[in-house]
Amino acid sequence: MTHAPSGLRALLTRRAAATTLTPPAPAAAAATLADPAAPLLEIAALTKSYAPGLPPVLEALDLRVSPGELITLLGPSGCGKTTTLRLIAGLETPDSGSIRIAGREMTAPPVPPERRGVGLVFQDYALFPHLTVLGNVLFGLQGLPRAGRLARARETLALVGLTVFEGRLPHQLSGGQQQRVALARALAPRPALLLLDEPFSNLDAQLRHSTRQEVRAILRQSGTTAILVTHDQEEALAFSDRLVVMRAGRVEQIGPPHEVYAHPRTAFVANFLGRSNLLSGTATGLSARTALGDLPLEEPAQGAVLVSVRPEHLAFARPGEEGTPVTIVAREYRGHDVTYAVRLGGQELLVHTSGHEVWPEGEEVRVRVTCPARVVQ
Ligand SMILES: Nc1ncnc2c1ncn2[C@@H]1O[C@H](COP(=O)(O)OP(=O)(O)OP(=O)(O)O)[C@@H](O)[C@H]1O
Repeated sequence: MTHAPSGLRALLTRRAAATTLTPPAPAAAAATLADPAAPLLEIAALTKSYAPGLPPVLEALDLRVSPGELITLLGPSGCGKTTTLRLIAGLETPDSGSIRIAGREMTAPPVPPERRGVGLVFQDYALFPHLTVLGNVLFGLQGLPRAGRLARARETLALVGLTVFEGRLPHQLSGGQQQRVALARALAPRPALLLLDEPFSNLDAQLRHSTRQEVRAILRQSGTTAILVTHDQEEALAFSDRLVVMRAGRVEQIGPPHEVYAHPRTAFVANFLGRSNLLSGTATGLSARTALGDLPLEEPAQGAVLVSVRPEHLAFARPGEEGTPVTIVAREYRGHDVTYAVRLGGQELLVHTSGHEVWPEGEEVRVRVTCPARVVQ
């Protein structure tokens, strides 16, 4: 520990490591205990711009996170995901709005990062290379009485399954193991809230998948409330209890992954979370006339509409089934499934089918819709 850099704040500013700030103040913890149904994090009308005259990168953001929830912020590059985390952590100051963690207001007067009870894990988990695994985890516990530190560090290493590696140096571990050390360091002080900024993006595809599952299980087991930032839609769908789709500093849609995927409210969400065919049409109640024929609608609508049809909700019609004639113009075969691009008039649509029946490019086929379509804004 003697060679460790001096302040946690410097460490955070460099984004050089995962770390955890001190546990929440007793008053905050008491607020959570008194009312377990109260949100652990409550953000209201949060607005932030980095320079006067420039449009805000976050605009009137509202978010409530319940204790133990795993939330994902998902959105295109530059939509304000990291800024949101940095504001929650106290590494940036909002222009207006409020942030309450465990019932305690963080913005007015501003509570410093190390007193917010927030843990952070970044994508560049860069552990202190000269410290052992145990030393790295102990580093996150500097605020605790000396006597309890070792026991707490070992307990947390056991939680992330790294007890046998406690004497190793970071370079003697795989990327996934290093990220678990970073997680242990952030979790060891038992933060009220853990913030994870693209923590899996430095890992290769297979390790990324297994580490994500492990981290999720660890967070569940420890009952940790966490917010994950990613622009990987599969990660967002697999990881979170609720996901927040962000666009240009605003929340576009929020809900459990399966609900947001199945019921996108806007064309943006339909296309950002998964792929979608967007068709214009005219609705009359529970049906809309489109280039694909009369489509059943999930909910009644009237007049000009835009409908979303997922590629997996289109299928090739078999003999005797009705369908709209299209031409296959491209094919992406992936073994267990296939995505076709088909031309319908001037528009290209995507059709997703299982991989056991493969059609050639140029083939004239007919497509039918297998699920009610969704009207989007
Ligand atoms: N310190 C800063 N000074 C000025 N502008 C900034 C600063 N940090 C971020 N921005 C700008 O704010 C906007 C939001 O950035 P932010 O990093 O929050 O987006 P993001 O959604 O996390 O993006 P990514 O997925 O690429 O990490 C971007 O336009 C970015 O260029």
